[in-house]
Amino acid sequence: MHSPEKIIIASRESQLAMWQAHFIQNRLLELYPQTEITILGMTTKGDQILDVSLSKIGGKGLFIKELEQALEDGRADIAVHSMKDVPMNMPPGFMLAAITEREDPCDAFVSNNYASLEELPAGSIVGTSSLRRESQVRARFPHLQVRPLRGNVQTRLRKLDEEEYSAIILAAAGLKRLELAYRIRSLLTPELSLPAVGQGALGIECREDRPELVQWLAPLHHAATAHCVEAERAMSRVLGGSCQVPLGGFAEISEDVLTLRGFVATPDGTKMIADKLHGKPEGRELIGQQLAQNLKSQGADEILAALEFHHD
Ligand SMILES: NCc1[nH]cc(CCC(=O)O)c1CC(=O)O
Repeated sequence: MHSPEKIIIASRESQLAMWQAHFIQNRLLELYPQTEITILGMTTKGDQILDVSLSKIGGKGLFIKELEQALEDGRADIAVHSMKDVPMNMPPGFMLAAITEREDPCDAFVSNNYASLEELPAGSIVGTSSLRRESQVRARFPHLQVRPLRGNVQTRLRKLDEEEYSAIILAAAGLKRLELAYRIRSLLTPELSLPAVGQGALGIECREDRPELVQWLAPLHHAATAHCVEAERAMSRVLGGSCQVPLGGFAEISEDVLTLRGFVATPDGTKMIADKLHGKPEGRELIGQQLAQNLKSQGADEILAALEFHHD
């Protein structure tokens, strides 16, 4: 197989997205030193509307539609995404060509005055606009307040430093990639804050009619990560996963056994259904679907129905 002449990578323009695009660019340059590889930076709707909570403006698809338009038009060949931001169902004509090895999947506790959630005095304000993080904080630390916090990673840190919040919760992966790991006071274990489906992994998207790209990207694909993320996404798909639903999912593989954990909660954290399931990685889709069914029969179906009802 001859190496590609040119690859154009579409990326959002936030620093984290650009870091991720450059990371993939460098990996591809190592593999294909003769290839011209460029990055096309784009501002998406999700980046422009910063004052409204994500769950109210239509969620994940918003950050990737413009990038898909560039793939459609042939202005770019591939798009690099955080898997966390990729909708559970790919739009027709598009596919994930590769999923890269997972960076730290955990949520991180960031504060200038406290070392952990446990240390925060009653009434402290915790910043996050993720329903998943909010519901878990409210369920486990009902004496704390949760207030919305949007913007890119740097904006959120600035808002913390301006003392609007006692602490904020961010993905460890984003902080590490931006060399901001020194801001992490503690990592939240999956028991304390189960990560978002796909958190820490990157996905490389292309058009379905470009199979040559899948072959070129194959060395960047990390099978174990992909198997875990596929189990998480299968669960989320059955639960109607989107930013509107407070849910988390996290899979790990150890000694050829895949363990998937998941939860669904009410936004106020008063009801939380959590469970786990394990099996062979080959059965990942079924493990995901089965865990979703188990959560539903334990009461997640009622939570989901109530969320649907309130949704306009
Ligand atoms: N919601 C934005 C977003 N999308 C991916 C990451 C972190 C990187 C990753 O999960 O790979 C973040 C920032 C955050 O949640 O703190």
